[in-house]
Order: sequence, then structure tokens, then C-alpha cells
Amino acid sequence: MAVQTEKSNRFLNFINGEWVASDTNEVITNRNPANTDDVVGQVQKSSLEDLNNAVAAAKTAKKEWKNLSGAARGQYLFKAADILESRQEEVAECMTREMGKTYPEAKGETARGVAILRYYAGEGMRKVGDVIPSSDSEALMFTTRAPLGVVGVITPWNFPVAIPVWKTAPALIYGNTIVLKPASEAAVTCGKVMECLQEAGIPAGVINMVTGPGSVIGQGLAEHPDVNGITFTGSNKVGKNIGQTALARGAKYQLEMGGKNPVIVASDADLDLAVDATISGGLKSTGQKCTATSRVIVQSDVYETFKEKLVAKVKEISVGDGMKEGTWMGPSVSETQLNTVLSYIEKGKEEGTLLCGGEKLSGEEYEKGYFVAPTVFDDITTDATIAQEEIFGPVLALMKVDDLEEAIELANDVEYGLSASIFTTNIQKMLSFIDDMDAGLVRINAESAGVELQAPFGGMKQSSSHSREQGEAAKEFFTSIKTVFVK
Ligand SMILES: NC(=O)C1=CN([C@@H]2O[C@H](COP(=O)(O)OP(=O)(O)OC[C@H]3O[C@@H](n4cnc5c(N)ncnc54)[C@H](O)[C@@H]3O)[C@@H](O)[C@H]2O)C=CC1
Ligand SMILES: O=C(O)CCC(=O)C(=O)O
Repeated sequence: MAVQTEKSNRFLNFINGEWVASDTNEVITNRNPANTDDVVGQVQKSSLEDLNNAVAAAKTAKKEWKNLSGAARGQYLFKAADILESRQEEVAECMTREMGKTYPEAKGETARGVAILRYYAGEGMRKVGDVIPSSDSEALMFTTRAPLGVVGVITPWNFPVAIPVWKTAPALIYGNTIVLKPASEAAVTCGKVMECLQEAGIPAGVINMVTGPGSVIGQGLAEHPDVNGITFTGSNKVGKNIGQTALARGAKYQLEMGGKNPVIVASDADLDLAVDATISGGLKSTGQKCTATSRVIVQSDVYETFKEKLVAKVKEISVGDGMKEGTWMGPSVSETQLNTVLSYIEKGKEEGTLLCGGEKLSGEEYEKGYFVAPTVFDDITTDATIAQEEIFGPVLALMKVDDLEEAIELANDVEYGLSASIFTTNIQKMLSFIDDMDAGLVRINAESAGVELQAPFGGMKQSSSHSREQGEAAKEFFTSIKTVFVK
């Protein structure tokens, strides 16, 4: 057993209140996707035995943690928020170097993590149940809530602070203990979040982190008989498998998966606003958000003007190392992700007309990173692969429609239903969109990305397990309702 003595970017597993090396003696080394010469840090390549130790610790700790008052649990989260806030710049820099999003975005995400911790800290003081009139006049009937117990938290790399925090903070405040398995690509940044929770003094065993391959540690969590609930964000393929595994053994699960999010630009839209929001929603974070805009559905009478404005602005985007001032868009997270994006771009060239971008960037600034040019396609039809499949890259597909009805029909013509936007100044069009759009998040005159921590977040159709995260909605997953009858 080794002890982590100083703040560094080399992380051990965190199990039962201690930093411990994996029994495999193997590590995963993370490099900067903007410059692969830059080694960002290391995490453990753990085994099932490490996972079993973490689950055992979480199981032992759950009774005492659950028996604390919500207010007492909240105090730990307030403290963790202060610590994370004091380390905002260090955490953000690590995030940018580890997964590529720009430093201002990474700072914003870290601040969001702080705000989420504070929001759920406050939840510890809010009501958990209702009094319901019994048909027996001498009885008192009410609901209360019980934690699930041990929750397995499996997170992706695209929001290395916000997603682990928006799953962990509600799990803890409602009395659960956790075992967190972050995506390897961003596990060093996540280790820093874990340090903040540790420094806040959360009792041993309540929070645990085990890093390693998804197929071993993630699958191991899903299968583990002592893990009572699993919360997951990531790809559809992995998510569905986790859901089936959890269901087969009767565990609760929550899945947030892909998106193929449309923006509709109506003929009466403020076109400059729509252009800016399409770029921001589609290309920020290099398009690596499940809420990213990827299908741009434009009414024919403004199509050419919108297209011209959009392409002119996309061409101005500065791509580079996210730590460099003036960089608007960083690299893809990894070589695998870059290759996926490039293969969709090749497909797009067969399916439509390339308007700009469409290539891996070359030249001195780019040669050691995974950079792709922001790309826009024209003449894309709804059955095209790039109009149907989640790309997770900076690629926009333009589609032309004659009227709003056709626009909404097209917007709904995908298997996903996470987020959708419309740009219009017409109230009737807004209302039709709100009514008819099959998405968990519908946004009017605002980009498709951008989730507020106090509001429910989740998708329809194949985008989620039909559950919601964040805000008060988190309570539904992280607790079970108990109906109490007293006479
Ligand atoms: N909805 C979202 O926010 C995200 C969607 N994605 C989508 O997924 C694609 C692939 O990205 P990946 O990082 O490979 O996503 P992924 O779904 O493989 O990874 C997400 C998490 O699940 C874990 N995992 C992987 N295999 C597992 C398994 N068999 N059992 C349990 N856990 C497992 C990973 O280690 C990671 O912690 C992206 O191109 C994108 O389309 C990726 C990340 C986030
Ligand atoms: O748009 C956001 O802020 C959150 C997106 C998200 O949850 C994701 O990409 O996994």
C-alpha cells in the first residue's frame, strides 16, 4: 500500500479513506491531446480485486453516513465546494491539458462543479416527503425517502468535473455511499475532484474512486451484488449493456447517453443570433457534448443568407492548444475520437457538399495533437449517416425545409431526443416546437447545449433511461420512497 502524500498528477485509487496502489502495479498514462509530448499524469489500471475492496468499504460506511442528518452531510459538501473553488485554476488547467477543452471552458466547468456542490449541500435541509391524508381518520400517513445504499458512478471524459460532481453530490446528500469510476481519458482531473471531497473530511468509505478499463471496472460495478444503483453517462452501446446488467440483478440504474441535436432556423429568426448559437452549440468543446448541435434545419427563404453567415464565421474559428490565449476550439480528446470524427467527415463528403473544414489540421502547431477543422456540410438529407449518428466532433450538417411543420418532422426523425433548439420570433412557432419536439430539453432562441444545474436534465427516446438528473429530479434516482402509515 502506498500513500499519496502530495498534490500531484499521479493518482492512486481512493479506497476507504486512503490512496492505495492497484494490486496490478500497472498505470494508465494520460497525454495532452493538443501535444502528445506533454504527459499530464497517471492513474491506476485497476483490477476487480481493487473494485471489490472499494465496494466493501462503501458497504461498511453506508449505515453511519445514512444516519447523519442531511444538514451534516451538507456541511461536507459546502466544504468540498470551497476547496474546489480555491483550486479552480489548477483543476481547470489539468482538464484542458488532459482532455483538450479550452481553459476558459474548463474554468467555467470547474465553477459549475462548485455551484453543484453548493446546490446539493443545501438540499440536505429541504423536505424529503409529503403528508398524505389517510382514509383512516386516526392514522398519520406520510412519505419519506431512503438512500439506495452503495451507488456505482460511471462517468465520461467530456465533462471531467461537472458530471462526476452532478452524480456524486446528490448521491451523497441523500445518504448513499459511492464508488466512482471515471473515464480513463480524464481520470487525473477527476482525481483532483476526489481530493477536494477527501480534504473536506468526508468519512472513510463514503467516497471511493477506482480507475481502470471500462470493461473491467465499469462492468464490474454493474455486476457487483453489493452495488445497489448505477448512474452512467456515456455511449449508447455501453449504457444499454449496463442497464441490462443492472436490471438482470434487480439494481436501480440511470443512463444518460447520446444525442443528435437539431437546431431549427425559422424564416423570421434573428439570423445573427442563430448563427452564433449554432456555432457555440455545435462546435464548443470540439463538438464533444451530448447536447451539441449537429443538424441545422433551415427554412428555404433564409437558407442561403444563413449559410453564408455561418460559413464565414466558422472559417474564422481559431483552433489550437486550449491553454493558448485566443484559442476558440481545442483538439479531439484522443486519436480514437479524432479517427471517428474523420471517418464521419469522409462519409459526409459522399453524402453531401463540403462547405468548409473537412480535414485533420496539419502544420507545426498541430502535428503533435488531434486537431480537426470545424466542418460544415450542405445538402444533407435526413437519411444520411451524418444526419443520424452521433459524431461527437465539430461537424454541422445543413438541411433545407420549406415550412415549420417539415422542420419539426425532420428534427424528430432520429433515434435520439436529448436537446433541441429553435430560432424564431413567432410565438405560435415557439409553442408548436415546445409541443411537438420530442426532446428532454427544448430551447427557444438559445443554443442546444447549456444545462442549468437546478433544472432536470435528461433525454427522450434513445438518449436516456427516461430518468432525469440534476436539480430536484436527482432525488428520484438516488432515493426510494417509503410510504409510512402510523396508527
Ligand atoms: N453522452 C455523453 O455525454 C457521452 C457520449 N459519448 C459517446 O460515446 C462515444 C465513445 O466514447 P467513449 O469514451 O468510448 O464512451 P464509453 O461509453 O465507452 O465510456 C463512458 C464510460 O463508461 C466506461 N465503460 C466503457 N466500457 C464499459 C463497459 N463495458 N462497462 C461499463 N463501463 C464501461 C468508460 O470507461 C467510461 O467511464 C463518443 O464518441 C460519443 O459518441 C462519450 C462520452 C460522453
Ligand atoms: O451541455 C451541457 O452542459 C452538458 C452536456 C452533457 O451532459 C454531456 O455532454 O454529457
